[in-house]
Amino acid sequence: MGFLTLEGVSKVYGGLAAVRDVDLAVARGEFVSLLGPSGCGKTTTLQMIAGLVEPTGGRIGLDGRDITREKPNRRGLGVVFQSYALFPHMTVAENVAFGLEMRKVPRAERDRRVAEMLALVHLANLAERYPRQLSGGQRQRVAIARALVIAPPVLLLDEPLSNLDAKLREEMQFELRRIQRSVGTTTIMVTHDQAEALSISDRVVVMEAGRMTQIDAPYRLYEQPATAFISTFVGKMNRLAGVWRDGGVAVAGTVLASAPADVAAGAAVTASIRPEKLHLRPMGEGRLAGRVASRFFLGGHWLLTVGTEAGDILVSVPNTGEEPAREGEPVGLDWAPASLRVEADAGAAA
Ligand SMILES: Nc1ncnc2c1ncn2[C@@H]1O[C@H](COP(=O)(O)OP(=O)(O)OP(=O)(O)O)[C@@H](O)[C@H]1O
Repeated sequence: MGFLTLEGVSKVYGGLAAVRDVDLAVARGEFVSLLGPSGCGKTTTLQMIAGLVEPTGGRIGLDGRDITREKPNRRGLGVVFQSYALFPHMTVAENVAFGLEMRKVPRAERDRRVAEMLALVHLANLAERYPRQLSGGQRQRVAIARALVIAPPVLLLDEPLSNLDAKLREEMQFELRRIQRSVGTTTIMVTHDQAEALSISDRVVVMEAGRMTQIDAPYRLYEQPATAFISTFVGKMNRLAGVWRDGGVAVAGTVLASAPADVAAGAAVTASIRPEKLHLRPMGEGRLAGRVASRFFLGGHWLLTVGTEAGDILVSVPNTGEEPAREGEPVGLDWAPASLRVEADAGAAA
């Protein structure tokens, strides 16, 4: 049963449906990300949960209570937005204490909870500093501590790490997950960064044009994307247009071995395979011949584009300490047939 539930929730602005009839049940203690491209309705969804935007239709429930029309302050949720304005004239400790003061929590308990929270976000030694004396990542942690100190039933995060540089952002992803695990607060985070959503979340909700098109654990989302959009938005995907033949997909004169598919012979299909499911072989070996068109070194792996009869194919080669084939060299490509997934194109006879 969901701790936080959205049932048929929608938001229409003028004639435009920003969020269309979404259903979501978040379990207590779960970390869920809302992922999608700009304008898909992530922020609007989060703001409806926060109570900052009123739904046009549907129902929002929290711990069995209908909160659809409840005022934001009555919901008592923790909120951290992208521009997490800290109070500039207050120290770190005062910023974190603010919510407790508002709630008239007695002094001794307030001090204890602020100290606990600062220790949790590793900022105990910076308690007396002012926001301007902090780095971006430190400010971010103050904002999270300030939201969590009131022990909200749900923490709402809108692109909380988007102002940070790549390295710090990655560190903060680990931090955020660590903090969330230790406090156990049910958390919903908006992000347009698929790697961030995959690495932090228990489940990821993908939104496309106001709809939730897949709700799944990160691994399943990656391995079994529900839509063509998700397959390329989450990770990289080779997608090849072809025609179904018994046991494979005919693409431009060559037949690629694939997973079985429930498709009529001769139907138009799309075959998809992740770059890391393809293996580079010497020329003359493997299932498909090709020539390296480009090669990028990415540290942990190489990313090659291999020109083949079936089109250009992206291949990820793990860095084992040996250089793979160079640009212009002929190679072979191999794969386990089960990793080449086949789906009938919309409108094609099944
Ligand atoms: N107050 C508003 N009035 C009219 N249209 C709005 C309003 N707020 C949002 N929209 C529209 O609703 C749609 C969804 O917006 P939303 O901010 O939820 O998207 P998002 O997925 O969070 O995008 P981004 O990643 O760019 O923030 C967009 O088309 C947006 O232009």
